[in-house]
Amino acid sequence: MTYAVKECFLTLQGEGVQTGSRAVFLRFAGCNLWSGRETDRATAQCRFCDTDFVGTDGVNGGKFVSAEALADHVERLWGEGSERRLVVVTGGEPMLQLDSPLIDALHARGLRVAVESNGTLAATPGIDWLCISPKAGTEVVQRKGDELKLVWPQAGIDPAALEDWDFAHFLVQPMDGPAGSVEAAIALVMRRPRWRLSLQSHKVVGLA
Ligand SMILES: C[S@@+](CC[C@H](N)C(=O)[O-])C[C@H]1O[C@@H](n2cnc3c(N)ncnc32)[C@H](O)[C@@H]1O
Ligand SMILES: Nc1nc2[nH]cc(C(=O)O)c2c(=O)[nH]1
Ligand code: SF4
Ligand SMILES: [Mg+2]
Repeated sequence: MTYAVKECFLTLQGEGVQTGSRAVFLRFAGCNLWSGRETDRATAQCRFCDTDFVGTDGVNGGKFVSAEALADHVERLWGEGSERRLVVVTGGEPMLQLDSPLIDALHARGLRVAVESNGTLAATPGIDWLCISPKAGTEVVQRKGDELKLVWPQAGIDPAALEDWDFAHFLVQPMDGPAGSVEAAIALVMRRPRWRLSLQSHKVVGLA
């Protein structure tokens, strides 16, 4: 399998329960809910994306011809030290490319594998931390994982209907862009205490 990687970099996880953790981000190119072209945004299934995932031209991006080569690349970016090695696999939609050989190759290098997915594709077995972020109007098949991260507000999603999905943590994250998202997210937590606020802390402190 050849992997198309938009970018890969060492930073802190900015979102969710693992916020603040040192992590290599592995951002795959491509998504099944948007082409990534601005001219298509208004007609896409997911219209609020904050990410450029088109092509392989980002920092440490490229085409990787094998799982071993890509896992070596991730390990190099982590650097020295075997403690608490973490890779966050995202995109684009990572489940278009994250397969068992790559998970095995990352595990063989001592990395825990976290994933950020839209949940429309079944997650590959072996992931250590699975974050699913549902998008209105899509069929979420992956209803089990570690954290459910709802970007809010989203017309067409009823948070109450998500609460019986099999997740350990229910997070609401203000949609970056529209005015009033933070207030709307706080109001949701106040109304439904199952949910906790997730802020995109990397944007606050100026990390990638
Ligand atoms: C760029 S997506 C890539 C992973 C996957 N495609 C997904 O949507 O979960 C990474 C995370 O950013 C969230 N996100 C995207 N655009 C956002 C925005 N404008 N405001 C807040 N979170 C956003 C997504 O919901 C997801 O949790
Ligand atoms: N620092 C940082 N944390 C993140 N957590 C999820 C991200 C993503 O784009 O998937 C992200 C990201 O892009 N940067
Ligand atoms: S599903 Fe994820 S990567 Fe795809 S357009 Fe939406 S937020 Fe962006
Ligand atoms: Mg991001």
